[in-house]
Amino acid sequence: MSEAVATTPMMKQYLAIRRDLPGDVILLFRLGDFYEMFFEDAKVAAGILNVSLTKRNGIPMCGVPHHAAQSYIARLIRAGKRVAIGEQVGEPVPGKLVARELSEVISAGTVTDGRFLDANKSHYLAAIFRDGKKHGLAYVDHSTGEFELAEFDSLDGLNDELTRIAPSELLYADDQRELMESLGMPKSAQICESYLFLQDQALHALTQHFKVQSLDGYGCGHLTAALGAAGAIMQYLQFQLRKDVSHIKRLRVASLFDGVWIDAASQSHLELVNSRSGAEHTLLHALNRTATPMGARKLRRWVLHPLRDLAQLVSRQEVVSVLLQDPMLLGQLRDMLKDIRDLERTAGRLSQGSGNARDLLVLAQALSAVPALKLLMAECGCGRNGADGMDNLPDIDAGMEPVSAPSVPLLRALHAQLHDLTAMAAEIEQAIVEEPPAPIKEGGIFRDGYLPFLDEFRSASTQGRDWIAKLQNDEIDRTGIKSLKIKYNAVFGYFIEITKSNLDSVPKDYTRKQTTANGERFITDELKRMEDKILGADEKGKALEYEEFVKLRSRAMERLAEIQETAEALATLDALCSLAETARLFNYTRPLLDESRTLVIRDGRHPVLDQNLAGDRFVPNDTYLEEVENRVLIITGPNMAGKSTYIRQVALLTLMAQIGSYVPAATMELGLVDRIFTRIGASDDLSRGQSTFMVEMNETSMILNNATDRSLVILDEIGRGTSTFDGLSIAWSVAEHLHNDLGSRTLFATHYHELTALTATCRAVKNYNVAVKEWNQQIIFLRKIIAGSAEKSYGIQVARLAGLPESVLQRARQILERLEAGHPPNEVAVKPLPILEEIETPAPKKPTRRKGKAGGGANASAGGAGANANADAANAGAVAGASVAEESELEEGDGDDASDEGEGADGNGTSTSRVKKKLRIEKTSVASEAQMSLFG
Ligand SMILES: Nc1ncnc2c1ncn2[C@@H]1O[C@H](COP(=O)(O)OP(=O)(O)OP(=O)(O)O)[C@@H](O)[C@H]1O
Repeated sequence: MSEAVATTPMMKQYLAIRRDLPGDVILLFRLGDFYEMFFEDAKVAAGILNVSLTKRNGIPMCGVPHHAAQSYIARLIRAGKRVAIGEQVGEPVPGKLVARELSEVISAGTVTDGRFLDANKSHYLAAIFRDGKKHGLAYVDHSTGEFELAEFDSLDGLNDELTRIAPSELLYADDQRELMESLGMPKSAQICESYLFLQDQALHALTQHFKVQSLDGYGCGHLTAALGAAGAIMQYLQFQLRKDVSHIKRLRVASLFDGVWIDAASQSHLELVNSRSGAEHTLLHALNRTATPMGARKLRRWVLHPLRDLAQLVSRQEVVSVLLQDPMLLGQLRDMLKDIRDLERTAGRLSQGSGNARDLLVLAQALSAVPALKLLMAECGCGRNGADGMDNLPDIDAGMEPVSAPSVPLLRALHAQLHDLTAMAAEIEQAIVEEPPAPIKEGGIFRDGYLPFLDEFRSASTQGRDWIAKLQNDEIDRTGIKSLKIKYNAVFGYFIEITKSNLDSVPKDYTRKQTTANGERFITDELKRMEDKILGADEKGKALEYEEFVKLRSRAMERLAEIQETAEALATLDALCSLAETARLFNYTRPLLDESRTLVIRDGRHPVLDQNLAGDRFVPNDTYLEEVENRVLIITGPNMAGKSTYIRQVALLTLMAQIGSYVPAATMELGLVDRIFTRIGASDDLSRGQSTFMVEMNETSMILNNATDRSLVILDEIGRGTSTFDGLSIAWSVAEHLHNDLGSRTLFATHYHELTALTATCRAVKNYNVAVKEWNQQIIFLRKIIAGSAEKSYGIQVARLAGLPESVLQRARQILERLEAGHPPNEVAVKPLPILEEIETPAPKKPTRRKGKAGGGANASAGGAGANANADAANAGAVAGASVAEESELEEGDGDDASDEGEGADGNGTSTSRVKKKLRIEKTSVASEAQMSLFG
């Protein structure tokens, strides 16, 4: 940087601010209507923002307009940068340098502006710290003030919790880089000086902030690793980001282990809140009918953090139950909640001094809705419109008291937590205009009549504008210049603008101030006199409004604790209403919960597929797991039959039951589980240098090391990623270990049919399979779980549905036959194969010729595509696509083209429609067989 640069007053001011900021922070420096960036900041930002990089006096610079700054800041944050704002703090005075100072540093984990935030997700700044063998984690949602910490014995535990909270910014100490590397160095990682995490330093920061002598009262005095992380967060917020932290009122030990533990891999396999196929395929989406962003965040938290405590679960179920008894009341509650905006985050912004008049109005509107909501809640469970009909309405004429509190305990507690702050809400609504502006220093906030002084300034300022308009007309008359205009800008104040062609007519008493491309700007003594009056009134009015607004905001924030409690209660009520509404819409039932080790489901449905299957009905299935005879279920069946869907369904219904939700089933009895483990599908973790098989084995090992006799374990195709014998051996011994040593309730889907032999040696292992029907080399999926093991894999039939070329399929059939006949693989490869006809099914009889064209052959030989398209729709009872098409064409066609007629009839010459009828009958009997075998 040149000396000249450093010595200009503006640059000195810039450098003074820049000097205190970490190197990776980009400083946006307000210059008039622009935010400018200089030096390295400009080079980096220009690339990210796609704005042009220029040079002035040799200094690289770029800028963005002030009015559009938010979207540019958002882009920088999304690119992983932190952004500091050097703001103008005084009004520009012509000829003087405007005062500027660092107003805030915005980072990914602390943005509070709604435009940066996903309203349905908590938005955490987290920190991790290792102290000996302990892994500490702390996280804060700066927008709401929620601040929690936890400690883990293993890196896996830490990783699971990090996956659950998904922080936007994750701090770590610069001497613990290897810790972050072992977590895969996430994009959100942010390095910090290690002294911030030091025990003494961290404790000092926290005790100072909470104004306590020790942190024992928060139950976390002994969590040294977690406190290091929490202290670092507090100092980072206060000193590096210069955030207001006054709204962070308590530190809570995260209640990690009162809940069901779901490891990171299982959270993702079960597609709880994220899915590669899109958000609409997640459990959260299936359950989420919340009306407020606070409720949506609460429900998300519940889904990721199911409960193990029976009493708590029953209390949630009771609320869902009373809401369901009175659908009209449920609808009214949800309507009321819809009118309440994000009270939690709004209060957060206001308490940090960044909230504006619009936030105050949101607060007031939410708070004024509370009394009516409470009245309605009080009626829940009193049977107003319930099963007892209208007879139970409080009879006012008969002198009965109207209901004053809800009948169920949790609802009563929420009712009590909703504070009556209507007086405060009324004060705000009386003070602030209906549509206040976003800036708080530019006036326009208060209603006329609210502040007598303000009204006086306002009328002076309005009159002033009339004077200016009159002066403009007078000057046009005096000079004869029709295009003469009186304008205003922040640098010169009011001025008269004359275009080039009229400069000759400018009177002598005009003083020239500036030349522009189109003309010149002038002032006059009279104009300056008026300006002083107008601007004086305007400025005084704005200053007064700002002062009064800050006072009003502070008065409101004196009740912050009550506002936060109210917001929390609204969020819980909203989440419960959402569960009730989903249960109502999709006919869910209340699961019976206890401490046993059974899991019995009748007619269970996959919650997501059940809602998403367009047109087709989801085929319900039963599940029977109990401790002694039916603890490990081996589930076999062809590809595409529905094995994975079924085992996931059992896990999801269990999870739903353990958040207090009703479930998509005719009945469910559940002995509560402590953990849900899943090993489903293969997901490469190449970024951490692990192969598919290694990932599979890591996940399996994690399950075997952590599952207990209260856990639910879902395994899908263990051992698939290696050679057949290795894979089978591993799958076998894993199943034995689960049965003999762990005692977990287990569902094990596999293509290794050999595993079904486990029933001979393991008493609690039972075999089930997903029923299919085979017909005419095609496969019909019945989607029904029945007792017993599958006889065949039908891999080749499924490959046909996927459209593999016919020649490849024929060759596969040949090889399969030889392998099944006991030929060693080398013989299959080298020996001449029998001609195709030898191994094909005998040619069927010709169908009876009918009118029209018999297109059966064409359809059938198209095999892949035709059948594939229809196969998806081929749920229970639907005959695989190609055969349906054949049937209609056979019936309508004239049978001219009978060359491929074999496909139109089964091997014994039975006509397709007869086969289809027969199949329908068989399907019904298979389904009832399944019922019989599961429930006797
Ligand atoms: N009960 C059901 N009712 C209706 N459709 C179902 C049902 N179960 C599964 N399906 C449908 O069948 C498709 C295949 O199911 P799924 O993936 O569970 O089969 P799979 O037996 O695990 O297959 P693979 O062994 O090839 O992994 C699902 O995507 C779904 O559309």
